[in-house]
Amino acid sequence: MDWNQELIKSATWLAQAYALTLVCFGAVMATLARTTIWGRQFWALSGDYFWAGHGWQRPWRRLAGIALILFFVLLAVRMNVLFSFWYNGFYTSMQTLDAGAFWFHMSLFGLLAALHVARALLNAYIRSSFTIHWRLWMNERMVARWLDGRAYYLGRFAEPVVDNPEQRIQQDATSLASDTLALSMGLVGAVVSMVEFTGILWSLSAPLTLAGVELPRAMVFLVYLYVLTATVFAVWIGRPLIRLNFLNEKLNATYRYLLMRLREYGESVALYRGEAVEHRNLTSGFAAVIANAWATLWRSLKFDGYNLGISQVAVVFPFLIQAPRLFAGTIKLGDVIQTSQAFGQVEEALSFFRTSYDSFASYRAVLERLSGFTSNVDGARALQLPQLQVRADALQLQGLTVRRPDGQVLAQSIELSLAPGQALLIRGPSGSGKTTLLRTLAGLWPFASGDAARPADADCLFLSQRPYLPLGTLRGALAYPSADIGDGEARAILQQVQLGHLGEQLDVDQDWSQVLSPGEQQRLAFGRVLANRPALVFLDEATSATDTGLEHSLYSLLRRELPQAMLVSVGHRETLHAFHDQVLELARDGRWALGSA
Ligand SMILES: Nc1ncnc2c1ncn2[C@@H]1O[C@H](COP(=O)(O)OP(=O)(O)OP(=O)(O)O)[C@@H](O)[C@H]1O
Repeated sequence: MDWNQELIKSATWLAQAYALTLVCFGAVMATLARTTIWGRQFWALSGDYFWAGHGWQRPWRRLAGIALILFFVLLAVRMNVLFSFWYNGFYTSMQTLDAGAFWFHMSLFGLLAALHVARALLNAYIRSSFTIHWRLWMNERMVARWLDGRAYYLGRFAEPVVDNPEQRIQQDATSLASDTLALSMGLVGAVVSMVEFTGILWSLSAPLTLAGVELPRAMVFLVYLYVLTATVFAVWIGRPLIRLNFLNEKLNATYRYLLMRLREYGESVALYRGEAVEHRNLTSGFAAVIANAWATLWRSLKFDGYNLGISQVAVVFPFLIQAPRLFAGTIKLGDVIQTSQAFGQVEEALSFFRTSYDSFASYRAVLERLSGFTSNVDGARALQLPQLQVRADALQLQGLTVRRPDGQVLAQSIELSLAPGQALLIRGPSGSGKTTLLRTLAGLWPFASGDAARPADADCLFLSQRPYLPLGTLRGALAYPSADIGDGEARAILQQVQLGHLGEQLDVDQDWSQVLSPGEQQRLAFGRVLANRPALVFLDEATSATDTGLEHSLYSLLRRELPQAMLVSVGHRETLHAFHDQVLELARDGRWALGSA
């Protein structure tokens, strides 16, 4: 090799190979995205990241990012080629005792090594920052779609049912970005490397006579035959890993969820002394994880053992074939070393398909889970929810029928109307559908038909038996769902709902649901009504944890502060009648009766 010409030669090679690679990469990706199931899944999930918009609106910077990463892949291959020639020259200089050539190669190594380090660091930076941006996009898109149309709630009624959506958002979206890059760029590197080093091997290869038959360029044919045969068996041995990887993610997520529940319901478990049951559940959840881990271990041992064996044989293979020519003096030591390197590169490149089988299996599992997630979100959006008309000054139900998911009617054709300042109390035996009727009016129950009109979402507030307190400050919990509330107003409201002693802790950040008693939480929820001043308030057993005296003062407060608000309460106590104008009695068989309180 003429090292003086090498800079220009390498630049020319890079330019030609890069142009060809860009075209082929685009064509292969487009074909895969159209013709394979997983390619289509990928495109549906992330195609917009690269190809949204038209003309100049396309995200060119992202495409340029991919192009830059591709360039670095080619640069890495070219560096390997240069190193293989360097080794050839270096070993030959030693064999021929040529000190001048030896020192030339030594200084050349300094240059090549510096280039190699700079390339590796830049490559790592570009790839990682590309992955971070991609991940950011994926996360934003998934979270927005999950929240939009209330898919995080309605998803439970939609097909396909998916487990652990949080794992899909947090973990799988990350894997999608990094695995796609690793696999696609690995593939490009493998193909280019295979072509380049096959060329080198070709020039170093001589015919070989096997059982009287002469094989021209034996080395090239043997390496291909060797790796292709090995790949067929590797795919066969590695196939069960696809399912095992899928199960691994699923079982671990389920186990994590069991642990999270124990933490969340710690007090109830502690009061029941339910540790033994919890322990049993956790043990059986973890046993499934471990059983799968063993199955994966055995299968991986077979798979890795096979791959390692194949790679080890490949170490000595080129020496065995070239040794007779070295001893005959036809080739130099440098040629043998370069042959071994080129053989190793071709073998490694060809083996990419064999060794990546495992990663590809996990990748498909990730695509499966993410596609399941988006299908569930789409299913949730497609659910037929009852039509809720917006009317600022009334609640009106006309022929509203509410059913259970199995079709059983809970309330048949309800007709009622409520004007500003009026209040309705819903009563009925347990399981008769009181809460479900409220869910329907919140637009959260797909198993209902008929018409309902009520103020807009932002003017309605739902108080449930167990109020939801977001993580963060007490101020945030009081203002919820509004973002904030002023100091003076917050303290005044806390006084009104008899939580004045918490006035000093407005900005204390902690899990307030674990600190406040259920009764205090319910009072805080009443405070929310005063803070948000809705036109319509739904109260689902919202005072169940308070005594009748406190219930009386909370309802009186509501009537006094929000005289124009409409109230719809679910409750069992007779004392509630005093605060309501109408009573809706639900029976278990779908019948209902409306009377005055
Ligand atoms: N997500 C669900 N999937 C299946 N069935 C449900 C679901 N939610 C509610 N149901 C069923 O719908 C019926 C009505 O439930 P709902 O919670 O509305 O009763 P309720 O009158 O509020 O009872 P309670 O007074 O005990 O709170 C019950 O039989 C319940 O099992």
